[in-house]
Amino acid sequence: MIAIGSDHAGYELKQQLTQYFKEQGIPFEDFGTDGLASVDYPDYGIKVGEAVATGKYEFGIVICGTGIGISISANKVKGVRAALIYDENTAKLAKQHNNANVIALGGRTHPFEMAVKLVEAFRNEVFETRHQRRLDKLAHYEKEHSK
Ligand SMILES: O=C(CO)[C@H](O)[C@H](O)COP(=O)(O)O
Repeated sequence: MIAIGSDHAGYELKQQLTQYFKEQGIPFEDFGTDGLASVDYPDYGIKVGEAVATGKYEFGIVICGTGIGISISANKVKGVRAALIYDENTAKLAKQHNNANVIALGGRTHPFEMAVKLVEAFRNEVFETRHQRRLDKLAHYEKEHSK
């Protein structure tokens, strides 16, 4: 199950991606926003981040205008490794090297056809365990510096 959410600038791309998931039979849960009215990306980045941090979702997708603000937001949640991906190479590396559990896209920077390619490139990769030591350091920092 994929968790997906966006602000108003990512809404149209989110709708296109969820339509694609429906057509492909890929399960997802939509965390909003539900229209083009202006909203604040931290609300949706954090919502999707918290959902993914429960461990119930395969990964999350967050979308704002550029993917920048909403990836920063998702990364505030403990346990989240959100990656802003912008081409097929970074989509693959986000899984291979970073084992990202959230990917961020820009509704104003990623056309739908490219966004689908990036999501599929990410989904089809596997994490290379030689990078686990680095992820452990991130988890250790989070553990030591959270209340
Ligand atoms: O990309 C974003 C954050 O990184 C936002 O989607 C963007 O800042 C929203 O801008 P506006 O309120 O002008 O639609």
